[in-house]
Amino acid sequence: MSILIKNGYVIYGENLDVMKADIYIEDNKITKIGKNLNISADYVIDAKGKVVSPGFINLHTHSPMGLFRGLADDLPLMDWLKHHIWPKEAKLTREYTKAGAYLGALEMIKTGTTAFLDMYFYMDAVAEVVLESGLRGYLSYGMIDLGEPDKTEKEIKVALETMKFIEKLSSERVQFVFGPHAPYTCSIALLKKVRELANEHKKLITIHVAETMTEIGQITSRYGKSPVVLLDDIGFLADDVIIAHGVWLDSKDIHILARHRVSIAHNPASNMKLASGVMPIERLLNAGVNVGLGTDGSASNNNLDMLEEMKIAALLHKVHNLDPTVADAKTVFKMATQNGAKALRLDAGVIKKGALADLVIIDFNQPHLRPINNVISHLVYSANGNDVETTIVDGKILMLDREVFTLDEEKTLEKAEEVVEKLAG
Ligand SMILES: CSC[C@H]1O[C@@H](n2cnc3c(O)ncnc32)[C@H](O)[C@@H]1O
Ligand SMILES: [Zn+2]
Repeated sequence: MSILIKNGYVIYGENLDVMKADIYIEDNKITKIGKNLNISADYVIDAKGKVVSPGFINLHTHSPMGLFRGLADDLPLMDWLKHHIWPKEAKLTREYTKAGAYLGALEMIKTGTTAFLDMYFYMDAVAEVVLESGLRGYLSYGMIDLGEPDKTEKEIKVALETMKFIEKLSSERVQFVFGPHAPYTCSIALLKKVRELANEHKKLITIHVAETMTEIGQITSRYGKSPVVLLDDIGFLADDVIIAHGVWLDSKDIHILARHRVSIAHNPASNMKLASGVMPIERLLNAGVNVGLGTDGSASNNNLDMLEEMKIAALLHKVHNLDPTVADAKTVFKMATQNGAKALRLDAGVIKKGALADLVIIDFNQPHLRPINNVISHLVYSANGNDVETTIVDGKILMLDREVFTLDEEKTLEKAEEVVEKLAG
């Protein structure tokens, strides 16, 4: 299949240069970028007055958690998890989780996310949804053993079964990732086994680390060191690890993360809503740590809108540092696109010849996005997910002019309501 996108403002290359150009897509790659391309294509999209941007990469979420949106607000993390979310999750079935995954996938397509890193239960079901939706999903089964050896074995078994299931799908778009939940819910034995398996199977690892002060207190009293030092000491850290949060990090932790080339998924909305704290963005970036952007789940955000997340990230760090130059628009935009791609080892996040055709078209023919003085500024500070009009992943159109091709919108919303009623009953 070929697609020709004409007359758009293209955000080009790693430096985010904005130029008026046409983009030609053949199969799953961008093959030509230039002025007035005169080529025939299966689809011709007129992007006049619109912006063609790399698709957004959500580097940390729990995509089915939209089911719990608005059901447990205004609580701190440990209370939220232990007394509200985990009891609800205990009632989840494969069918219910799949309904949540459909809802998440639909929201991501509609708001311009093209790839996401997920951690949840029933990830075989989530994988089926990813395949059907056309998105790119990096999927981890979230392992929790709470230090009980028989649970350790069980969790490893489920993770390996999920890996096999995903590999059988034989789709580049659906990738398995190891997902031990956090140092406070996983034993050292489990974490060491995950490192061994990730090496053996050449898979990425994602894990929540240093999210709250409570976590730092728990890990320090259990092990006498910070979560990052603990993970370093057991040989867990490497450039295939993506930690979610990294809020409570001291200079030694930052140095360790930089030395191992660990990536971080920053989740500003979730960190603000759960009042977890503020990630030391400047110190991490100055140390050379790759920082991507995530929404976390929709029960702590409460949506999956990466455009909104960029604005929250930019504003949070400015006010926290009392310095408006911190987290400038370009830096934050790169976090939501190319930095996420780097962490996932994905040849996307940038519009250039040869890159994967994962891109979105944003409707700038609207008052809040005019005049077009500064495209990146408008995307970070003025736009939101509803402004996304077209979403293309792997050279396939998932949404065109706000019409979603791959999922049934009405059925998806209905099913989610049905499941929530059943969960409440
Ligand atoms: C075991 S699957 C993933 C697990 O993580 C829970 N979760 C959602 N958001 C957070 C967060 O910010 N910190 C820690 N854990 C989180 C989710 O509810 C699942 O139980
Ligand atoms: Zn999370």
